[in-house]
Amino acid sequence: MSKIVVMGAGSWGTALALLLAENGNEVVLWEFFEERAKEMQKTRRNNYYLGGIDLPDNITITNKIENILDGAEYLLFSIPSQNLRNAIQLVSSQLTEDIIIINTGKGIEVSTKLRLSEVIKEEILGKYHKNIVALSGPTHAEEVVKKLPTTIVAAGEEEKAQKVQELFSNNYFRVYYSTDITGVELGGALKNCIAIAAGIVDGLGYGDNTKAAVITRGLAEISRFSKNFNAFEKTFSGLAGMGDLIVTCTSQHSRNRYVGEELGKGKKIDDILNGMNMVAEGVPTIKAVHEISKDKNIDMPIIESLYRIIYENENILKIAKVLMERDLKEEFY
Ligand SMILES: NC(=O)C1=CN([C@@H]2O[C@H](COP(=O)(O)OP(=O)(O)OC[C@H]3O[C@@H](n4cnc5c(N)ncnc54)[C@H](OP(=O)(O)O)[C@@H]3O)[C@@H](O)[C@H]2O)C=CC1
Ligand SMILES: O=C(CO)COP(=O)(O)O
Repeated sequence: MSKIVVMGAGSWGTALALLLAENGNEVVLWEFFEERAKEMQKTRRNNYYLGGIDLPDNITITNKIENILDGAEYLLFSIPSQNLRNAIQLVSSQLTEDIIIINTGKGIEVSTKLRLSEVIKEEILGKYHKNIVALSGPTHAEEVVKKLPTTIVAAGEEEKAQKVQELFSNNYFRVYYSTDITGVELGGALKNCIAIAAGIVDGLGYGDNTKAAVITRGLAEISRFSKNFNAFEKTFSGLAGMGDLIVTCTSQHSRNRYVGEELGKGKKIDDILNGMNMVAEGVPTIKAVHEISKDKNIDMPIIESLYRIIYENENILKIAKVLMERDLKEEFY
């Protein structure tokens, strides 16, 4: 039995806390808002993000940060990418070299263009950075709490990634490991952007051919982008690449796909985001990826189109036409 501190009691943090508790661990679930933490302590449920599920006794809910890491073997972050840095700052002084840091968020920090393990590394001043593991794959919280068979990949230094693999695995949650933290993080971050494009396809009422085109050409863009950062090519045919891309582009649970669907139906991005209580990471990540692709001269027509729709308020039908009428080229270039 290990003590695990989970920071972020949104849908994913709560689902993972439940899984770790079921695996027999002592879990401390830290919630950002004091009032919401109090409500969860009282009801023993997380009604705001994952209603209807009782939290077992081996999950302690808290909003307090003092001494939170005492006796902890693992610190897990499940925080929206643009807020992750603040959350690390709250606990970084308590870290010791024997604590493994697991990040489960998916995105790129817009202000710095850093991957999330790089944000963590910066905040812990490079100390213990070999302890950082990214956990990513096709894993909607709503299905994990129902114990539907799910697979995921833990990426980091081999020994640490394997420890995380052991920690989470059970008969409905199968964890693979990888040493390609860069590829696993980029796969998770960029698929959220492509899922917005897939949602637009749904919202416009286009067909399965179009959805398949977005997924396949989206994967080509993700691989092309990631090559610039020395990610392993094979990672993108794996769980954190194609696997997560498929689930996010097709799932009824996906918040990113939903944003795209509403855009496709003609709604304004601010109205869509204001109407959601959960994070859609693809929106800020499109901005970060667009800027990086311009800096590094990486051809990313889907990302470019999404940027123009979301950040420049361009007409979706006009953009779709431009995408289809580009110069013809070889499939793999
Ligand atoms: N949901 C899913 O199925 C999956 C999600 N992920 C990833 O996990 C990450 C978290 O997503 P998810 O749980 O779904 O998000 P939710 O929108 O469900 O919850 C977000 C959580 O982050 C907290 N939060 C918001 N702002 C801050 C802040 N400034 N500091 C600390 N905490 C903050 C929220 O607290 P509060 O409610 O108090 O505002 C809430 O607990 C994302 O990167 C997502 O891509 C990965 C795999 C699956
Ligand atoms: O990452 C996820 C599934 O693997 C969750 O995707 P959404 O944030 O689009 O719901």
